[in-house]
Amino acid sequence: MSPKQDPVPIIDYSLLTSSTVDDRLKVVQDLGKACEDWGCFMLVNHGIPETLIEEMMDASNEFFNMTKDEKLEFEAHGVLDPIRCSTGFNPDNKNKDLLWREYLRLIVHPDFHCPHKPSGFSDLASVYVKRTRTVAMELVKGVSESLGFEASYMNQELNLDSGFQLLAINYYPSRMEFDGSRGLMPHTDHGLLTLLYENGVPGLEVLRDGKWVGMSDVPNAFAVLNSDHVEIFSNGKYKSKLHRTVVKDERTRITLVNPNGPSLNTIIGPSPRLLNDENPPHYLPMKYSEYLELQTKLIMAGKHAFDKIQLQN
Ligand SMILES: O=C(O)CCC(=O)C(=O)O
Ligand SMILES: [Fe+2]
Repeated sequence: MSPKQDPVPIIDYSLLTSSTVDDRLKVVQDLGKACEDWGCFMLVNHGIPETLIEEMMDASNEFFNMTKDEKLEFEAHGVLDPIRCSTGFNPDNKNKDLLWREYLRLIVHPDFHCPHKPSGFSDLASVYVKRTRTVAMELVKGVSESLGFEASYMNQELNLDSGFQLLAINYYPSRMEFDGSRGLMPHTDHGLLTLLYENGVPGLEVLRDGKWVGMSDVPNAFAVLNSDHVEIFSNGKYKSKLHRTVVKDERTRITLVNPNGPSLNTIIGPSPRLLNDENPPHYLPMKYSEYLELQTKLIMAGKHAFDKIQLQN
């Protein structure tokens, strides 16, 4: 019999925000352990109303069910376009015959962008992303403390007040609508932490000890993943989490995904406060906007941006 897989860590957000000093200390320790050991966790008691999330799922479904012509207005161009609607893994659809999904990617912070249809979508999305941003910023404070810094250190160093936040909505059509493979190739995300909420149709998997493990077992929870810049800033202590999506369920899968990064102008490298003779820098510093461009180019070539910035020492 193969040994049983240990469960994905669960972090209780309510302890991070409203608890005694001891509870906070414990949850910060748990958060650090989850980021170091797993690189991901499920976030429960996040305080974002289920009704708001359901409304977002319904509005997203409505968006993707508009006609092709209606969606054409929001078609993707460059990586920094504020509104990008496309299909497949790459903006240019190179992999569309490998794995299928449609997606809408919106820059929602520091400025908010959203399609003007369907009606009400933009207002709803603006409320939703404010709530997820608050949660993400609290988590970053916890991560900062777990690395031995003050809660506000990462916020200050990385200019998170004007941080770059995206809302990516992924739509994997039902088996009735689409007959091929639905999913997303293995990848890591840019930014510090990605928050992901799914509509009850499973599919997200993370690589753990060489095996793909499902992230869909905890109801009403966000999946939270370490992203590339938490790995860079922590000098490799909190590794960016490799993940993929495989949709086997017949139903339509919709996910609301928020990558949360530093401001576009921030040059981000390993925190100087973590470096010493025993811990030399493992990554080259790079401006966040340049990293985004580089990552897009390298993905097309089947490579990872770390191939260019990781130092062999
Ligand atoms: O939709 C999913 O299951 C995963 C989405 C994802 O990894 C992404 O948008 O970066
Ligand atoms: Fe991702």
